[in-house]
Amino acid sequence: MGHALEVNNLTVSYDRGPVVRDVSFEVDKGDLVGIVGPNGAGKSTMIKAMVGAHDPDAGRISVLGDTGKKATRRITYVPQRGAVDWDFPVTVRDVVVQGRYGHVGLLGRFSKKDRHLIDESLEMVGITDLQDRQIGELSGGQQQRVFLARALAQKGDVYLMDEPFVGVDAATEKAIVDVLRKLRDEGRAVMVVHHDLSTVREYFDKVLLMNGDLIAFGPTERVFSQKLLQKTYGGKLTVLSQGEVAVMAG
Ligand SMILES: Nc1ncnc2c1ncn2[C@@H]1O[C@H](COP(=O)(O)OP(=O)(O)OP(=O)(O)O)[C@@H](O)[C@H]1O
Repeated sequence: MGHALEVNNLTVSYDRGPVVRDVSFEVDKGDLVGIVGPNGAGKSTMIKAMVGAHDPDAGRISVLGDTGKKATRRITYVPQRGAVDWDFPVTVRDVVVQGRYGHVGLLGRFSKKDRHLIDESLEMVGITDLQDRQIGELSGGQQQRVFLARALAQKGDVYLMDEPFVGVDAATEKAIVDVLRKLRDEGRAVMVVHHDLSTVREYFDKVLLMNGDLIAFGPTERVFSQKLLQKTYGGKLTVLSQGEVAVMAG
């Protein structure tokens, strides 16, 4: 059946040339992977190509042996919160329900199982009480939880999340980590764009370092090293203490 996700020789460009260059890697079921690299490294672009939102110049993506649109459909994409129009007039529950659309039967009706999954997903991220609210009336952290509930309800084989931890408080951050671990423990393949280097070791089993090119991919303890981070971030990296690292401006 193949790997959960296989990316082969992926190159993606905008007008000014390639921003993702010849990237290849394989992710297996139960992998929780952090995608790490500087601003402009092509992380979002790579994800967009993987979910069919931007055509690559070259390369192949397969999910459990499927390629093309069939592969894309098996991927659950959680975009950056800022990339979405939150003024759209829908309720929290509506958004989570959308996660089940791909699963509705021939008559277009939700089964008891679907409704149960929707309830369970809302509960898991602690927004049951908010389910009838308009999404535009939520705080940033609450909006991020709505995305996660929808992703949970969707039950995809592969999850790609673009910076889910941006602008959330400690409680929401913990809720997100719990969701990531639940998905991993259910045997799904999860990749997360992540900027906070101080939590990479704690959150991710594997790390993909990129800066246009793929710098390294593999188990966190091997890949999340000062040497490879230096290669990824160039001179902008400073080691603080005991392997703790920070990226300095400029
Ligand atoms: N729609 C676009 N048209 C042209 N160039 C783009 C477009 N989107 C992104 N780029 C360029 O492609 C490069 C990669 O951008 P991308 O958003 O993929 O990086 P990223 O690693 O996700 O960055 P960040 O960490 O800042 O979110 C950047 O140089 C960016 O300016």
